[in-house]
Amino acid sequence: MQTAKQLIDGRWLTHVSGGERIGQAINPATGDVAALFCDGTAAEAEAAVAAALRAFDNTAWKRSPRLRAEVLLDFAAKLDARKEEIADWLVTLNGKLRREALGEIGAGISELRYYAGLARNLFGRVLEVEPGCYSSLDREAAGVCAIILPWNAPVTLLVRSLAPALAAGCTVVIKPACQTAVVNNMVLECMTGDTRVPAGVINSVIESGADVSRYLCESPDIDVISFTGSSAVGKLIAQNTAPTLKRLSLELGGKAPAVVFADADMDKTVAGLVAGGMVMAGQQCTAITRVLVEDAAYDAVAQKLVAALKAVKVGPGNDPASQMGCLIDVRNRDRINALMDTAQATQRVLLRGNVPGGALARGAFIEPSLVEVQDLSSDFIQKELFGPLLVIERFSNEDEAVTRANATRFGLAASVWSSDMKKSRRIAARLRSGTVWSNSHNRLFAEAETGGFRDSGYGRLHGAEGLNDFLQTKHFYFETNS
Ligand SMILES: NC(=O)c1ccc[n+]([C@@H]2O[C@H](COP(=O)([O-])OP(=O)(O)OC[C@H]3O[C@@H](n4cnc5c(N)ncnc54)[C@H](O)[C@@H]3O)[C@@H](O)[C@H]2O)c1
Ligand SMILES: O=S(=O)(O)c1ccc(CO)cc1
Repeated sequence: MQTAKQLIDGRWLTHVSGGERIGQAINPATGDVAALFCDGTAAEAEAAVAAALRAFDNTAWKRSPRLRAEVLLDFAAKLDARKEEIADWLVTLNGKLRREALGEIGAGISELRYYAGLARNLFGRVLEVEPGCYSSLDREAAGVCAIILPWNAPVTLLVRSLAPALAAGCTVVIKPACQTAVVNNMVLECMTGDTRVPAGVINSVIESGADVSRYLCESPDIDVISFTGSSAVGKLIAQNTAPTLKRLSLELGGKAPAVVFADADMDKTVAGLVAGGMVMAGQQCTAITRVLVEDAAYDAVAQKLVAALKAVKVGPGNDPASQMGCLIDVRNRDRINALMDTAQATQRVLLRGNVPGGALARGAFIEPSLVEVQDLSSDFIQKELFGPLLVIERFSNEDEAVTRANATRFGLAASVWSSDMKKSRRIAARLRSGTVWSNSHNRLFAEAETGGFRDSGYGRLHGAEGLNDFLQTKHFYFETNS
């Protein structure tokens, strides 16, 4: 059986000290053990950080932007060549649809190519402050970077932090989610064979607990943490890194509202709401979770949305007929099912999604749900639920739409649905959200920065600004007349 190992100082290892510890990765669609992973400890984290620091201090990696660009381009080509095989594993370990798996790998390839270009554009500035006196503002790699990742999109989320970190000249220690560690390692293999890359530039340590992550937060040798995950863990990281004052990029939870005006194209809008809400079975940080509808269109949208959600074919990610895959595990399926029990007792449920019977009952499958909620303090509105469950809310004017949309602590993504572009632009400017789409949802590009407001985090990934967290500006002063 495939076993995901630790990558430390250029070698794939089971452990560095003590006995070997092995964990199991489950196929969420069947409940079967699909792969194994080496379960790391602080000892592996310590060895990985030491290797990354040596590579940063003692090799020419940080001063070789052209080499880094070449390496990133070859990395993209190898990932492209292995995309079908990696997509198979992604479906097996995560449960998402094959087209979603291929979509996120494609996004990763695009990201690698984009940052390969930017690696050759890390220009500083020089100012002649007084005659013969110069201030040179140099952009340098920030140092050793830890990348801590969730399981929901293990290719794209890895690459969108790794590509800018490497482009900037950092060395890295990755802490992937153990559920999808095999996929993480297959992506890293696309670069580890490159003999031009010094040992220790990329390290990766898998764990089922949190000792490795805590070590990375506390280590004085880690300069930057690029974290993607829940707001709760993001806040813990902010606390645990305070004594060593690390640079933090926190890409956290979301609760994306879709604001639907009565003048929107209803059929296109409902199709967009279903696609944007049920993507990855609702386990995407930017997925639509709240549908806010203007009074005049509320009943029609609710009715069409119920019909469209009911029609979603839930099934295995590797079946081309499936339109939505399963959740990451049965525990999360049961959590969503229990939330729907609560909804039935406390709210107006427009569509109750059930756990399907038959062959799917063994897996983490659950059908889509739609719940009507008006009380802004309800947990259905305030909490990130991360499953195929949409809330529908009513508003009567633009001010109310904005107040409602901004009424949670999250601020990652939103969309506005209207045929009036001026109105959409006006509303977008008032939304406390890192991304706002018009008449679409979830359009993400390597070129365009994304990130959060408020509890959805800080820092930006993608785009030119995506480099900022991995670079330091150094002021070098010199005189030419002395
Ligand atoms: N903003 C984004 O771009 C984005 C993208 C994808 C997922 N997410 C969020 O991720 C969450 C789902 O993923 P999850 O359940 O794996 O998230 P999580 O926060 O539970 O775990 C994320 C990572 O943090 C690690 N971790 C656990 N305890 C830690 C600690 N004390 N210190 C440091 N790291 C620790 C985990 O092992 C894992 O690797 C959702 O909240 C989702 O919105 C955000
Ligand atoms: O699969 S992707 O659309 O690239 C993608 C982007 C962001 C996230 C964050 O949850 C997941 C998937």
